Amino acid sequence: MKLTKIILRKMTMRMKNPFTTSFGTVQDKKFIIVEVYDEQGFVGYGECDAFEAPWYTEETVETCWYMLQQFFIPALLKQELNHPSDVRRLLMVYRRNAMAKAAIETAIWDVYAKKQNKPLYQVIGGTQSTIDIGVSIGLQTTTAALYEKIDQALLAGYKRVKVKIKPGQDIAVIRSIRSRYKELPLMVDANSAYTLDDLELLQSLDEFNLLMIEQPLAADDIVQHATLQAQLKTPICLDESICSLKDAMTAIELQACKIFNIKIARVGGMEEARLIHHAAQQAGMKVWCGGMLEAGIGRAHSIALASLPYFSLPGDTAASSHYFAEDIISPEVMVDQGVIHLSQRPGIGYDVNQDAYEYFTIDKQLFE
Ligand SMILES: O=C(O)CCC(=O)C1=CC=C[C@@H](O)[C@@H]1C(=O)O
Ligand SMILES: [Mg+2]
Repeated sequence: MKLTKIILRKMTMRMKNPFTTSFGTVQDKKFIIVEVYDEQGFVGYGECDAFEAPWYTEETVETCWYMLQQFFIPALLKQELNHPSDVRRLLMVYRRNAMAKAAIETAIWDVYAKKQNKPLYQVIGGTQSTIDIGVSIGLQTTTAALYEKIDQALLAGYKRVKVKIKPGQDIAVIRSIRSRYKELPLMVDANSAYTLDDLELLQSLDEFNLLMIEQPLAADDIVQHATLQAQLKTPICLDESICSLKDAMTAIELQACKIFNIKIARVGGMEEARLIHHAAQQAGMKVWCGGMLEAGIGRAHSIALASLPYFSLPGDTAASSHYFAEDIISPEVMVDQGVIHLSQRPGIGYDVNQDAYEYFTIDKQLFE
C-alpha cells in the first residue's frame, strides 16, 4: 500500500453542553481530521483528539498540525507500507507526540481495512460484535444538575456512570449520589487533581463501592499510584499516566493500578493500544476504552478498539447525539440500551456525512 495524497482538515464543532473537568472546560471542540488516499483511490480517515490547550496531555491542535505537516506526513507519503503496524515503527524515531501520530496511523488502518473489504474491528482482531457503553459526566455547578445528568443516562440505558471529582467537589458529592442511587455502577475520575497528601480523603472513597478511581494523582506519578493502590480497596484505573506500552509495563510491574483506560490517541495509535491490551490480558489487568469528546471518526476507531476480546468494562464512547447536534459521520454512532452494535461494513464502518464535514471544516491543506 502506498499513500499518494493526504489532506489535513481543521474542524470545529460546538458541543451541546460544555464539559468541565478539574483542568477546565471545553465547549467548542476543535480537532483535526487526516484523510489518506492510496494508489487505488481508497480513502481512510483518522481523527486527532488533542484539545486546544495542553491540559490533558502536552499536545494541542496546533502542535499536532505542525508535527503532521513537518514530520509525519513527509515520513509516510509515498512510502511503501506492508501493513498499518509498520507505521508505529516508522514514527518511533520521533519522540512522543502521540495524538498526532495516532491521527495518521488510524487513517492508514481505515484504508487498509477498506482494501481488504473487511470491517476494521475484525482486521485488528476484535471479536465482540456488541460493546457496553457508559457515560462520563463533567463537573456540575449544582447537585440538581448532576442528578439530572445521571437520570438522563439511566433513562437512555447506559451501563455505568463516571463523574469527575476535584478537591472540594468530591466526598460530599459522591456520598449524595450514592445515597440516591444505591445500585448505580459508579466510578470517579480525578484527572490528576490529588497528591499522596490526600491519602485519607482518597481512602474515604472506599465506602462508596466505586468500580474504580481514575487517575487520582499526577500523570508522572506511577510510583506514587503504587503506594496509593496498596492502601486503597477501590481499584485505581490509570488514564493520563499510560502513554505507551512501556508505561503500561511499568504500571503492571509496580502494581500501580488494577485497570487501564486505553485511548488510541493518548498512546500513539491503534497498534500501541492493541499491544497494551495484550499486555494487560497477560497480566490479568482489566481494560476499557476511554473517550476524548471526539467526533464520529475518532469515535468509530474507539469502537473498533473496544471490540478486542479483553475489553470487559463499559467504555466512554457514548452516542454522537450525547455530544453534538449533528455528527460528521453517517449513520451517527447509536447506543441502544447501553450497547453499540459494531458496523459490519468495511473500514471504520461509517460514511462521512459530506455536508456536515464541509460545514465544520475551517482550514484545509493538501499534501501530494
Ligand atoms: O465522553 C467522553 O468522550 C469522555 C470524556 C472524559 O471523561 C474525558 C475526556 C477528555 C479528557 C478528560 O477530561 C476525560 C478523561 O479523563 O477521560
Ligand atoms: Mg480520565
